[in-house]
Amino acid sequence: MDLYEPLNVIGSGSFGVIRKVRRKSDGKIFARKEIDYRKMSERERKQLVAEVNILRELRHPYIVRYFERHIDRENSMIYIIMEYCEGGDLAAVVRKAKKLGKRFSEDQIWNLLAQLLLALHECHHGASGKSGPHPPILHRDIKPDNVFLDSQNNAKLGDFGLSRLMDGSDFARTYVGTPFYMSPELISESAYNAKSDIWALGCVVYELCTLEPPFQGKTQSQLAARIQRGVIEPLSRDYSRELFQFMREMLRVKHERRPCTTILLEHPRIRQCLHLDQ
Ligand SMILES: CNC(=O)c1c(C)[nH]c(/C=C2\C(=O)Nc3ccc(Cl)cc32)c1C
Repeated sequence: MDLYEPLNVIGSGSFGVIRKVRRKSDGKIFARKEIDYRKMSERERKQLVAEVNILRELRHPYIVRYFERHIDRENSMIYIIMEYCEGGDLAAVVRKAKKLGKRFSEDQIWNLLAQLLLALHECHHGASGKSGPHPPILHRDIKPDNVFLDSQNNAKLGDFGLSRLMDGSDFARTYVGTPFYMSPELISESAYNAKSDIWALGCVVYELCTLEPPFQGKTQSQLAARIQRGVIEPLSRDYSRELFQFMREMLRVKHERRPCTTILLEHPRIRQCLHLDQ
């Protein structure tokens, strides 16, 4: 463990705090998730093992990179070394924009959306896993708090603490994510599926446009009712009809009618952001 010099705590993730650390051999900066597994239930320990096994598989420019883990049995700590994202989390950027009365530009939103769709495509249809193709991975907790930004403001999907490997061993049934981004199928207690991640990403896009989640309520049942109705306010004239329509598709109440990442990645504006047609 003394390979890294601990610096300041920068945030909290599933199961533990996130600390900025410096690798002593070359001075490179990383983020280290620090978990005291004494406090964890058996189920949580299994979920943590699942998270690390999923993270190890994923190699993608728009997914927070996992490097290594250390177990400090003497202190019952697990340390997960990951990519440092200098721009922090998107939830903090949204809060700051709101405070300053600033808005994301349409181009910024399309770029973040394109990058996160590619990241989600890798999870759902992964071909470039570390050891080749991997079973579909559902993130299950996509929200601005779990999207990070690097020094060039590229999006990095992170914190797979609630994710599930869809290898048939444990079909994702329970939902433990953030209610704002909960999809209609989860409210009606159907199984979580890849389209539920699409719904959550659609909610993130709406929040980038308005700085508020699309569905809110004074009570859980009011929030649930609004999600199941799926009615969203039109965007301000700052944003194009094209962006609104694209987001509307991601927020279709019936998950069977919601497009998958493959379809969404065919959109000309998305392809332009990813320089796919040059
Ligand atoms: C105030 N904190 C920050 O600005 C901040 C910074 C500079 N980085 C982060 C977070 C992460 C970071 O930099 N790398 C990460 C890898 C995994 C997870 Cl779950 C989180 C991170 C945060 C929350």
